[in-house]
Amino acid sequence: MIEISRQFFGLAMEEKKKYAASPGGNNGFDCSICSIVGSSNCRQGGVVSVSVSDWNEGLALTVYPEDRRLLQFWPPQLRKMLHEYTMNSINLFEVMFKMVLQSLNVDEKKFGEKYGKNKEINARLNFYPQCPNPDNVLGLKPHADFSAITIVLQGEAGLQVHKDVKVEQIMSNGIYKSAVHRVVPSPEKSRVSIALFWDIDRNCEIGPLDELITPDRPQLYKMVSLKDYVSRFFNYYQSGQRVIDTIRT
Ligand SMILES: O=C(O)CCC(=O)C(=O)O
Ligand SMILES: [Fe+2]
Repeated sequence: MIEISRQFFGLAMEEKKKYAASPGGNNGFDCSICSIVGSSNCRQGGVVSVSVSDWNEGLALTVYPEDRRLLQFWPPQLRKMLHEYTMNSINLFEVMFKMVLQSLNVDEKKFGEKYGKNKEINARLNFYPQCPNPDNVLGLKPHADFSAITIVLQGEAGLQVHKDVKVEQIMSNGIYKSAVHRVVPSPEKSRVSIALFWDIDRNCEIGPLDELITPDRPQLYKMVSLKDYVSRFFNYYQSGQRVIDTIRT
């Protein structure tokens, strides 16, 4: 999977742009790096003072359920492998999620009835070219994903995780923490990673589960529409703030 992704990112930019995401779209190729290269060129060892853009190219794809795939964004050489990788991840996601619910003493059935419909897996293939002068730029700025669970396959080291666990902080009323993480580019070599995000139904309102609000642990977060939360997530990401801080009670 890493190798085949590396091949894709190794293609000429015109080729990759055939899969470009449309503005506001959540599937397709994007290139934050394109706005850096040219002005202050990290590749040539110049000082990059732009902290807004990431040293990153990415290909975002909804991979599950199959009928939500937008195949026009799927490079043909990736299709078979990404399909297999996705299908093999489902069981792991389910087991991990089950363990989380069990650890919280939450009734799996009740949870499934409320939030289990329209689950989605979204993939993001990341590419961080070699960056001779990485001091002023990050591969990805510090952020916490909005997925319930993320699985990251990394070809090379470079991911730095700030906090402990990686799961939905809001629904667990703060018991689980969404790990803040960032990616540091390497001056020696490029890096590829594949993130799979297990997302619950975007049409849901989410908030701390009733059974996790107690006198000892009062409600920490307000109820929010997940769709609204996700759309604000990206603006906050650019400014380095955390959207979760805006929904504290
Ligand atoms: O490249 C990585 O290791 C992490 C990627 C990541 O954090 C993301 O795509 O949200
Ligand atoms: Fe992330």
